[in-house]
Amino acid sequence: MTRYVCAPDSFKESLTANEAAQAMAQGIRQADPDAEIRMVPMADGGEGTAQALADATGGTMRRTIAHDPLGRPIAARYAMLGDGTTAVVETAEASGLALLAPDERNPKIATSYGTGELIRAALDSGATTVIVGLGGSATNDAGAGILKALGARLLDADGHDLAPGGAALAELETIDTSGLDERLNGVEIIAACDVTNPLTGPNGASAVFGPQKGASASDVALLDRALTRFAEIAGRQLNMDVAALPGGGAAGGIGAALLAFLHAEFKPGIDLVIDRTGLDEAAQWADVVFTGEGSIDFQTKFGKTPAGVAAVAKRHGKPVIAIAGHIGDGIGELHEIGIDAVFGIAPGAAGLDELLRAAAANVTRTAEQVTRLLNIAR
Ligand SMILES: O=C(O)[C@H](O)CO
Repeated sequence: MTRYVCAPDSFKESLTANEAAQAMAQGIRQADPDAEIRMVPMADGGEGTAQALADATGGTMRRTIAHDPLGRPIAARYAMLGDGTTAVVETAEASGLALLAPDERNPKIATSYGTGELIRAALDSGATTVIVGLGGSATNDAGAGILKALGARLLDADGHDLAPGGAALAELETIDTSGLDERLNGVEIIAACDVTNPLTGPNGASAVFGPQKGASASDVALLDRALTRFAEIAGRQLNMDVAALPGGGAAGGIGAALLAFLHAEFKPGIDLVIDRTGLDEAAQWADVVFTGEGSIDFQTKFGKTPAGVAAVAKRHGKPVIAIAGHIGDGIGELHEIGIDAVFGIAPGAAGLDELLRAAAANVTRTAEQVTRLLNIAR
């Protein structure tokens, strides 16, 4: 009897990680009815992390009203994990780029307030650990919106509250944390990070991620100056070098606010998910490990889910097969990091809509064919 682990990430816009794992498992069973299969839905800290961790731990997704980057009310979700004390909030959920139409993107005014509201909702639910998945944000406000939603005040020289958004931070004079939610003192905050960029400078949040959020070259310069001001004021108050914190530039500087004011612990997202899903134990048990993601290319090796899954599987000497919605350039480089073979699911030339609609069936068919091949080789 062969043991399989199915540990994919979500396939963006078509399958959650759990649905992708189910589709893989179904294909494996069609080729090997006696297969023993464990499903370990995965994520790398970015979008889908809350859902994947909820699925993996028997937790639930909860819904609340929060505000999007432009201050409009939206229904937003966070996860309460199976332990009943750990919540997972994603910055993409209420402060994400995907919430804005292309012509609405404006990091000078976009606020991370909604992510702070989700953290507050997690505290209201009794969470004592809050994992914040950083990435995919529309904001460049150094987490000022989050701090405000949690009770802090960001004031100008006249003692007036700053307007929302990154640009207003140029006027920052004081960060008044006296009203910060007291429950935060007893809560562990973990920042699941997708990048290690600092808050400011040529590798900082504004220069590297500002343009994708709609910042022009002059906006980038203005935003970098504004975040430098935030780092000066926060650094003076807290007696630390806020500008240089690795990961401080994640999610438009939300990383810096979490590290400096909420004493967050930083973890690469994929490592955090591996820890919480029991992947290591499952990989040790398995004979073959399947992973996958909507799109796989050479960049997958930089901390994306299939790379993390392969690293764990290889610690136990297990073969790793990746299934992808789309295969980009340079997948040869993935063999060096332990992904033994990569298979695309597209059955032939088809429009993106059609491929997204048929993703589950295509994953199942591909997993079945791969398993048939494994059966021959065995
Ligand atoms: O949200 C962002 O700014 C990028 O994903 C980097 O964290």
